[in-house]
Amino acid sequence: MAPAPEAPGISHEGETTPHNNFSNVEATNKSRVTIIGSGNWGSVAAKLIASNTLKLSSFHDEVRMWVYEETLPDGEKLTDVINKTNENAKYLLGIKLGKNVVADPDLENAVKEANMVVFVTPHQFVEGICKRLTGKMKSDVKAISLIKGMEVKPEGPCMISRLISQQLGINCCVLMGANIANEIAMEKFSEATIGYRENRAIAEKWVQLFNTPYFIVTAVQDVEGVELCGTLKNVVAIAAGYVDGLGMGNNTKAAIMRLGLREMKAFSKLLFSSVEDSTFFESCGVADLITTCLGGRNRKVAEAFAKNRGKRSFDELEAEMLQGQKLQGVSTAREVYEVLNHRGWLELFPLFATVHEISIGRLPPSAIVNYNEPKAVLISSKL
Ligand SMILES: NC(=O)c1ccc[n+]([C@@H]2O[C@H](COP(=O)([O-])OP(=O)(O)OC[C@H]3O[C@@H](n4cnc5c(N)ncnc54)[C@H](O)[C@@H]3O)[C@@H](O)[C@H]2O)c1
Ligand SMILES: O=P(O)(O)OC[C@H](O)CO
Repeated sequence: MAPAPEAPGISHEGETTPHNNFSNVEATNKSRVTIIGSGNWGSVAAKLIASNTLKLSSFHDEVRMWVYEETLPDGEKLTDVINKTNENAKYLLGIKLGKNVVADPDLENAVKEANMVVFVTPHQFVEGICKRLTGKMKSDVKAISLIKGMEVKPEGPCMISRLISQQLGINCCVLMGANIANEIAMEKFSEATIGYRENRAIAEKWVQLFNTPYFIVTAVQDVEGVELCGTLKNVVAIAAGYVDGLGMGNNTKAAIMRLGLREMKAFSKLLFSSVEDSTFFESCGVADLITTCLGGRNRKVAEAFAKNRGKRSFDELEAEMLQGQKLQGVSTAREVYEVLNHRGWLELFPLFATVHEISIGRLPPSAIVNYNEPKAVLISSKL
């Protein structure tokens, strides 16, 4: 196993960079894995992968993890702390990542020898990261996105895996599921779904890399379906948080989850006719919807928003409650709203539309269940 570096070096960007011990390793057919992102889920993904690369002879032991560098309150760089303690002191305190995880603040350096790249940053940063990566990776590198979100372009919505594929000219699968990172960090049993486009063999290699006895991964040939499930459930989670903040109870929350699932399915199929019904019964579908609406960050912050009757903004609450971790549901609700508005579908998706209108203060949180407007619920039920 390649040990974690002991002394820092300086990259051409002037960033403090761990020594690159890639260059001295003899060429083999083993794949090298790099993770782009080191937040809460990114760190847990590193732990899962690092436990497998040690066991599987088809992978190099070392897992490189690009860190968006920051200085901790005690003045230390996050990268240095991870490499010294083998823990991400800011985003996953108290969990050992594996000694073969090497944190690297230099993006280009982190990817230059990689054969397999895992994207796991909040979705709003991906486009900028891809711009920086253009022409910097091996041409046959394979990617997977663990990112739940989408971008909206003038020509229409663009899924994150598509953005990565198109900007970098590489194959990109997705991995989504009922995966609250802190629970997986403690090795509590859960499942996940990999979505792939055509190449089953590539998907199987990703399954090998992620699968553990407590993290069971299944591959399905429906990349858009899997990714849209992971993306859209965050909007429903915001609605569930509103319901909790208003003290409305479990029956109301269950109704919101049911209506949300219908809108998720209808919206996905309107965007991509290839999306399979069966995908909604995988971990990425109904299971992720349930866990997020019960225990996720989107739910938690939306609950606080509703309790404050919208008087404190999501940005303010996110900064105070999540300390650097990022919500995806509020921006996804805005992005979905743009698509609905542009295509004249707003009336077809009352739950999605209402979530956004509440989050920008156009409607009060109580509008999430509008008893005077049964038409909206009825339309949603028919989809
Ligand atoms: N945390 C979970 O339980 C979980 C589970 C499954 C999927 N996901 C998804 O994984 C993705 C990443 O989430 P996470 O939980 O790992 O992150 P996070 O929300 O815990 O942390 C935010 C990350 O963004 C980084 N960051 C801040 N500004 C940046 C910038 N300008 N450029 C690049 N990076 C920047 C921070 O350094 C930090 O690593 C999201 O799409 C999320 O929905 C999260
Ligand atoms: O904490 P959330 O709301 O970002 O959700 C986390 C994961 O997506 C759950 O699978």
